[in-house]
Amino acid sequence: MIYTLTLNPAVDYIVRVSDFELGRINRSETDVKYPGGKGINVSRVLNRLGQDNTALGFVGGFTGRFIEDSLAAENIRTDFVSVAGDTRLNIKLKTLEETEINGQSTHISAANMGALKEKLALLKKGDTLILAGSLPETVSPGTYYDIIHTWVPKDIRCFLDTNGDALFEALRARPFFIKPNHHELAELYNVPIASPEQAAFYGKKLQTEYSVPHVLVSMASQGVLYIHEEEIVHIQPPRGTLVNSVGAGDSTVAGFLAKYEKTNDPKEAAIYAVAAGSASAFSEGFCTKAEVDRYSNNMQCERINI
Ligand SMILES: Nc1ncnc2c1ncn2[C@@H]1O[C@H](COP(=O)(O)OP(=O)(O)OP(=O)(O)O)[C@@H](O)[C@H]1O
Ligand SMILES: O=P(O)(O)OC[C@@]1(O)O[C@H](CO)[C@@H](O)[C@@H]1O
Repeated sequence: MIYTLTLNPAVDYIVRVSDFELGRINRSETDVKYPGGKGINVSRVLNRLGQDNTALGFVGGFTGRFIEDSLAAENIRTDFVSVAGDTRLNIKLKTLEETEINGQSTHISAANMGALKEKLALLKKGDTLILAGSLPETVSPGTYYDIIHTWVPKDIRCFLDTNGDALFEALRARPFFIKPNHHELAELYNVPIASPEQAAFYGKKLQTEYSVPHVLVSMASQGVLYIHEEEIVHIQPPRGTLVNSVGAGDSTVAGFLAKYEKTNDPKEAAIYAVAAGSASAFSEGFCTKAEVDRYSNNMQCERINI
């Protein structure tokens, strides 16, 4: 069974304004609301790719209900812990560029954490848990470490996509798979990373230092560096026009897992991951399976030696 965990979900409010000006009334050209948060996005894309899964995490208030209703409408199973306050609202303002305003997360109590711990303890051998997104301000930066190291049974495969202190702490628990983007990797090592070669070097360093079996460093339009065992490959994205990059990284995680579950072939999974990420980036919403299958049939890996 596959589970996603979103400790800090959001309702994403995507607003397009052509001639935006600060300090005046701007009227949106289009605006749309989606259930969001990285783990929830992974659930939605896994579902589109034909992979059954259950979404876990914290939801509350009218925004939390919107998330639950939206996922139910997509036939995605959920088992959230209900919390007192409203799940945050994240604004994605699309003008000449993309500006994000991510709201404050609601308070997570010790009782909420206890209820989550009970749910996670029920996962079984061979299950997969995807831990994705930031941590609410009111939980410890070591929470992902605690979950991977202690709260779930030992033989659960943990996929991790987070940043900052939460990533730094969680690496010590040796997750099965991580997907930092190159900015997050640069922050981890406090170095500039702009080229695939630099991403390959620091991705390899991370794999070696933390014994993470699968390291996938995403680089937006420069594709992905995939580090596994002794091999480093660079996978370029397919050709296309950027429409909405929100959730592209989450689609990458979902694409890797969906293919890996079927074929157990890591390189095929990495190619599928890039195809899924780019197909989502080229869409208003998320990728479709047909798009990802089509893109992935025409993509290559290039081996990198460092
Ligand atoms: N402009 C783009 N052109 C082509 N593919 C893209 C573009 N932006 C993103 N992608 C695809 O999506 C993948 C993930 O993108 P990115 O590195 O931006 O992840 P991310 O920063 O985690 O994204 P997010 O946090 O917004 O979900 C890339 O590896 C690539 O395959
Ligand atoms: O605050 P976090 O968890 O880092 O990021 C939250 C978020 O920006 O990530 C998703 C896109 O990856 C959006 O659905 C959501 O708004």
